[in-house]
Amino acid sequence: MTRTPVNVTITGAAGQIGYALLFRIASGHLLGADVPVNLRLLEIPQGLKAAEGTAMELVDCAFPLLRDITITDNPNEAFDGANVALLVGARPRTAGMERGDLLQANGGIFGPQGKAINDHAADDIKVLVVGNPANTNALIAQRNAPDVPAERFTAMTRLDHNRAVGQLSAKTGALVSDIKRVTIWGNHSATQYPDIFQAEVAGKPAFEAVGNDQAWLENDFIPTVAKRGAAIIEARGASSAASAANAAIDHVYTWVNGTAEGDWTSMGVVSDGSYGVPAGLISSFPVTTKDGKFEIVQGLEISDFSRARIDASVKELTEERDAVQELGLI
Ligand SMILES: NC(=O)c1ccc[n+]([C@@H]2O[C@H](COP(=O)([O-])OP(=O)(O)OC[C@H]3O[C@@H](n4cnc5c(N)ncnc54)[C@H](O)[C@@H]3O)[C@@H](O)[C@H]2O)c1
Ligand SMILES: O=C(O)C[C@H](O)C(=O)O
Repeated sequence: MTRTPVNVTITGAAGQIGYALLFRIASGHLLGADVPVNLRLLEIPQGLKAAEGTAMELVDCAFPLLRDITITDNPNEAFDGANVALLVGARPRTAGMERGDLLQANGGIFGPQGKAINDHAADDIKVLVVGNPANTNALIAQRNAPDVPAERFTAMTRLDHNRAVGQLSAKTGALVSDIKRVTIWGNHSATQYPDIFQAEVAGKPAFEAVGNDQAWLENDFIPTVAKRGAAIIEARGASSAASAANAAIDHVYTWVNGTAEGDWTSMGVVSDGSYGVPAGLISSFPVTTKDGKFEIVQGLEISDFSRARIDASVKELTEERDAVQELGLI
């Protein structure tokens, strides 16, 4: 195989999502079964030893596509020549921590990482932020990388998108592959709006496929999807890891390889003002992708019911942006 390897940087590589992610990247699921990869693992000093252990396991898998592994606690080295960056490592909220403290701590991670991407990444860099609060962390990184086109910074709402598809499949009995055009709007948080009004289930409008059941939509579907992260933490005693890693793989694969005809996906992307979302915010939208680029789907009819929910989530994003602005992080 003569293709040039793609440099993929993963931050928080020794964490639980990192462990679920690295083996799938190395086996070709992120970019394609014919694309060799170099892995660049960024950790804090306390995480380096565990990252080394994972690297030993990666070598032991003898993946044909895996060319090289670098392990470092230096962002400049980790992002040097990076073509794809998955920003997973973040400061979790701990007991007694105020919201401002959390944003400040994450600013201390995503600001310098944005700058390192700005100064060292390859010209075609694509960034996915997974670490929470994902949309605002992505905004911090993006604003600290003024030389990188803003649209290269994205936040992960694909897990929410996949959760919505999973719930629709469970309700209707339809195959996941027969569910199209679900949308997650807004923030990756409990205010997000999973929208089925544009979606199709086995060729029928999704709302019709769920029996026009407004009570189910409002009291079951929307809260189940929006609060799924918390439900998993409650059940597992730790936040979602394999499903989050899977969504990160899906996000990048779709961004690079394109959405199917007649379908779209959900990504947190820099708003261009579409659907009344203030320009510059990183908010989730329905997007189509082609040739490594995405476009926000235009012209969708938004009902009053949907409008109120989109506005509520966008208001939260605006507040987060204002808070990091006040802290001088952007
Ligand atoms: N967007 C989503 O859908 C979604 C879903 C699930 C989890 N998450 C978030 O993903 C993040 C990671 O989750 P996890 O379960 O893997 O956590 P984890 O605690 O298991 O792992 C995080 C890793 O990041 C490392 N880290 C911390 N600061 C770092 C830095 N500055 N540079 C490099 N590495 C650093 C830690 O050492 C640790 O190994 C969390 O913020 C979590 O809330 C997001
Ligand atoms: O880590 C969390 O708070 C939850 C996570 O974002 C999830 O959606 O599973």
